[in-house]
Amino acid sequence: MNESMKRGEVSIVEQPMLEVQGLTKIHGPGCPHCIKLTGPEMGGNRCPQCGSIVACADVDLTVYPGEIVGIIGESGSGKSTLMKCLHFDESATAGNVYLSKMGDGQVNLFDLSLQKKRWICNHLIGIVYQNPIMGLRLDFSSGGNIAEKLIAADWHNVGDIRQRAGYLLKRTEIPLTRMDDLPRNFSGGMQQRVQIAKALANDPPLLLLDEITTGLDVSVQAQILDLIRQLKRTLGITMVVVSHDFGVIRMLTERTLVMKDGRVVEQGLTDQILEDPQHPYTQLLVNSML
Ligand SMILES: Nc1ncnc2c1ncn2[C@@H]1O[C@H](COP(=O)(O)OP(=O)(O)OP(=O)(O)O)[C@@H](O)[C@H]1O
Repeated sequence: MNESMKRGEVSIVEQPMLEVQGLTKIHGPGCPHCIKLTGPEMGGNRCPQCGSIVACADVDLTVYPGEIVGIIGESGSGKSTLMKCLHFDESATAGNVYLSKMGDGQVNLFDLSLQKKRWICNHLIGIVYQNPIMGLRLDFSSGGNIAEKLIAADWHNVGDIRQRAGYLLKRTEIPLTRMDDLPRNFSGGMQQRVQIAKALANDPPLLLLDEITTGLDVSVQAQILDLIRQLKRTLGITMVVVSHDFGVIRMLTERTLVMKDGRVVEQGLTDQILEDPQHPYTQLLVNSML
């Protein structure tokens, strides 16, 4: 879906950076009734016929270059599943995903070989997980974690790799003196910073952030959110941010999708959703913030 924007006399059709169509993920055998017997109106995501879990159903998402789009919903609503499918950590049951930087946005990424998907994860899509164990090797040095990503993108010169790792650690406000230390011995906030540095290693145009401040102290949360805003300002990087916390979504995003029981129940400008939520579930989420 292209969006037409008028700037002065010129009409510009902007190509989305990311386009997701009908993404569906079913855990279990699945049956012809899974989709129609689950969802917010049916009161849950477990199919009463076959017992499968419909983690995501028919999710559409369009993200334009430089945008930060938020995905909010309670635990179990399918947010992480969506991110994991976009990063190929899990295979989707159905759906198409297009990235403007891959085949000029005409290639369904889900149809690509494992090797190409790995290449995309090393060059085009960075991810930061809630749990640092998923994104870091805690027993490699922080510099080593970044080096791993650079080597996967064909960096060979040790001096260059060390210099790039140092630059990224500095950008994410990790003291260079900690470059050879193990993330296992870092605080939660520092581990998230190293994860961010690693995710940025090869300048991916798209960054996926999955609940990256959940479980951190409020002051550390604020510092990490500040870092993300700074990265957006300076690098103009496009991001999809998942959170169950409207405070995080409000601080970072321009547009938001609200998910419940694997479905998108509402979407729009974040400010509008916060001021005038339409779906009863969104109203509940917004009211719980007050
Ligand atoms: N491997 C799996 N097998 C079966 N069900 C799963 C599996 N992984 C996730 N689910 C289910 O899929 C649904 C969506 O999970 P998901 O982790 O995407 O939710 P979420 O919105 O990210 O929640 P949270 O914030 O707690 O991670 C949940 O009901 C979850 O229990």
